[in-house]
Amino acid sequence: MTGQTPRLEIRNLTRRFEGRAVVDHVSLSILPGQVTCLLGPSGCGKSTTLRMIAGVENQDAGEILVDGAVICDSHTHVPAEHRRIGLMFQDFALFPHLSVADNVAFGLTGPAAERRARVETMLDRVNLRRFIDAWPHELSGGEQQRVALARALAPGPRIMLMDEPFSGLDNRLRDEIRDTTLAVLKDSGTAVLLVTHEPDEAMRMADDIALMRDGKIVQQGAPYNIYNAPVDREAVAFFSDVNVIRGTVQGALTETPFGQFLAPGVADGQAVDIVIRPQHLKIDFDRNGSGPLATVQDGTPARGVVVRARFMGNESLVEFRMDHDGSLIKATVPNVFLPKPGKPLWLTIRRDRCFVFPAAG
Ligand SMILES: Nc1ncnc2c1ncn2[C@@H]1O[C@H](COP(=O)(O)OP(=O)(O)OP(=O)(O)O)[C@@H](O)[C@H]1O
Repeated sequence: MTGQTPRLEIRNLTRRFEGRAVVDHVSLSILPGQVTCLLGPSGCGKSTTLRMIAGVENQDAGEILVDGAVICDSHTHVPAEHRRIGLMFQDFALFPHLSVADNVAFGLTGPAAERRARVETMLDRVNLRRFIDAWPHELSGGEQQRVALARALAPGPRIMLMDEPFSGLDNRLRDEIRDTTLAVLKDSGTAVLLVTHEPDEAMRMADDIALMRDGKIVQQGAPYNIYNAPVDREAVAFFSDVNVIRGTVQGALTETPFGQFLAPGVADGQAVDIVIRPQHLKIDFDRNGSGPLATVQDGTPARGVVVRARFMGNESLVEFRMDHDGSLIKATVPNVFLPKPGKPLWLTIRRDRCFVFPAAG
C-alpha cells in the first residue's frame, strides 16, 4: 500500500573491511507482514548487512529506521537487545540443557503464567504443543527448527532476520518447513529479511527479492519481475542455466543465425549478448538438410549436432554443437527425449523470452 511507513528501512548502509566496501550503499524497505529476500552469491555481503541491522556489527555509513524512527546512524545506536528484532540463523541451535518450553520462554519477561500461556500459543502455531515438555534431542531436525521459529517469534519481534535458516535441513523436509515458516511469519505481521544464496528459496518465500552482488543491490522487485525482466546477463544466469549468442549491432539490429534481434539504443559496431534459457529453445527434426520454416515467434532455425542428452527427472537436457560457429547450446524439453550423439537437429529460440544486453568485456 502506498504511503505506509515501512517496518524496516535501511538507507545507504555501508561497511568497509580493510578499505573494501563489502556492503556498499545498500538501501531497502520492508512493510509489516512482508518477506524480502536478500539473494546473492557467497561473499557478496548479505550476512554483514543482516548483522548491522541486528546491531551486532556497526556500519561505516548509512542509517537504519524501524517504523520511521532512526535506530542507528552516525549519532544513534540502539543496542541489539533493545531493537525488538528476532534472529534465526542456521547455527542458532536450541539450548540443549533447556526443555522445549524453556527454550521458547527464553526471551520472555513478565509473570510465569503469562509466559507459559505465550509458550503454549507459540507452540500451537508451529503445531508442536505436544512436545512442550520434551528435550531438544528428542525432536527431529525439522521439529527443532520449528521450535527455534517459535522461540524467535515469542517476544513479538517487529522484524525477523533470517540467515540461511533452512540450509541444515534435507531437501524434502526443507520445503515443508519453509511453507510452515512462511505461514507463521505472515500470520504474525512481522517484517522479514531473509538471506539466502538459493534462487529457489527466494522465489518460494519472497514477496520481494533484492539481488545483491559485490556489496550492492543490483535489482529489486517481485520474484516474477526479477525472473522475467533481469537487469543483466548475470541476473539471468543466477536463476538458471543460460545460452549466450553474441552479435554485433548495425542500425539498432543484430543479425544472428537465429534471425535478427532488436538492440534499441545500442551503438553501431557494439557487441551484444542475446541470452536465452534452455527451456525456451525448441527442437525440431532434420528434413534432408532443412529445418522448420522461420516464424515471427521463433525466428530462423539453426542446425546443430547432439553432443549429449541426459534425462533429468521432469525434463531432458540436450546439448548441441552448432554448425555455424561450433558453440555449445543447451535445450531442455519436457519428459523423455534422448537423441543419440551425432544426430543433427534444428533449434529455434522463443524470441519473446530472449534478453538482449550490451556484451560485457
Ligand atoms: N570481520 C570481517 N573482517 C574482514 N572481512 C570480513 C569480515 N566479515 C566479512 N568480511 C568479508 O566481507 C565479505 C562479505 O561477507 P558476508 O559474510 O557478508 O557475505 P555473504 O554474502 O553473507 O556470504 P555467505 O553467503 O558466504 O555467508 C566477504 O568477502 C568476507 O570475507
